[in-house]
Amino acid sequence: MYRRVLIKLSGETMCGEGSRGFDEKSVQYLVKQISQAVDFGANIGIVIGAGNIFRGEELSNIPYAIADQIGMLGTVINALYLKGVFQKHGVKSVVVSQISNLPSIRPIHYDDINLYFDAGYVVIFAGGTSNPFFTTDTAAALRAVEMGAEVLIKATKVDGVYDSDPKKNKSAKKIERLSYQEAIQRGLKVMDMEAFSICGRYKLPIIVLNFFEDGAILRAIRGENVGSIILPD
Ligand SMILES: Nc1ncnc2c1ncn2[C@@H]1O[C@H](COP(=O)(O)OP(=O)(O)OP(=O)(O)O)[C@@H](O)[C@H]1O
Ligand SMILES: O=c1ccn([C@@H]2O[C@H](COP(=O)(O)O)[C@@H](O)[C@H]2O)c(=O)[nH]1
Repeated sequence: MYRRVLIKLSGETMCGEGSRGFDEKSVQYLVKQISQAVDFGANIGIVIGAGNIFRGEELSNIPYAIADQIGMLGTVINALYLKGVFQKHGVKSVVVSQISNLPSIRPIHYDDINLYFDAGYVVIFAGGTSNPFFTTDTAAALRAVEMGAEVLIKATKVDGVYDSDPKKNKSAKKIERLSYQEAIQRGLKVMDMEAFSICGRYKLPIIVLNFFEDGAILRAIRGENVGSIILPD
């Protein structure tokens, strides 16, 4: 089992695959998945993307750096929304970020993160890496290392790592176990290469699983075989 876990959630977990914005049923399901992990007793950190709101690459009429800042603000919106629904359902959480000092957001302080976990709070990291030209996969890898996670779970729209994108290639084959090096060399785009590289450097296992499979996150935290796992050689 894993006691301290960083969960990277796709922005689309807020609205359902291929949709935009927020959908009540999807958010209820999300709260259920995270509550299961919290009730199990694991320390949970979350990085959420912003694909349900905005991705920088969608705006080609303004400079990338500016479009990406808009994208990072999208992750702040999702983090606050998540905190709101957690609060409504009795799940204690705190939003931390270096890019926003709104009344419900705290700065990131390493010492405080341990205190939040000790007090049973879910820690939601908002604002990506704080830098344009990256994505929340890279932010998830950085925050996972910073919070001392034992595993990074990428909860996404596919049930693992394949030899090519399974959404585009129906005959793609699942790879249940692979190394960071293999993921990078084969250019497997389920996650950013930067994220693979950071996790590889700090020997942090990555589990890629299907968020829409009920209970998959909990099973992975318990140490059951779910999705695909990326490990050192
Ligand atoms: N080799 C591969 N194995 C598995 N999935 C792959 C592979 N190559 C590409 N993909 C695609 O990567 C997607 C997951 O990454 P993507 O960045 O689109 O989503 P996300 O990070 O979960 O969402 P968000 O952008 O909201 O953070 C999958 O839905 C899948 O279609
Ligand atoms: O470190 C970061 C993280 C994100 N961005 C921008 O935000 C959007 C949304 O993040 P996703 O991971 O794609 O869900 C992303 O497309 C970037 O535009 C960033 O600039 N830096």
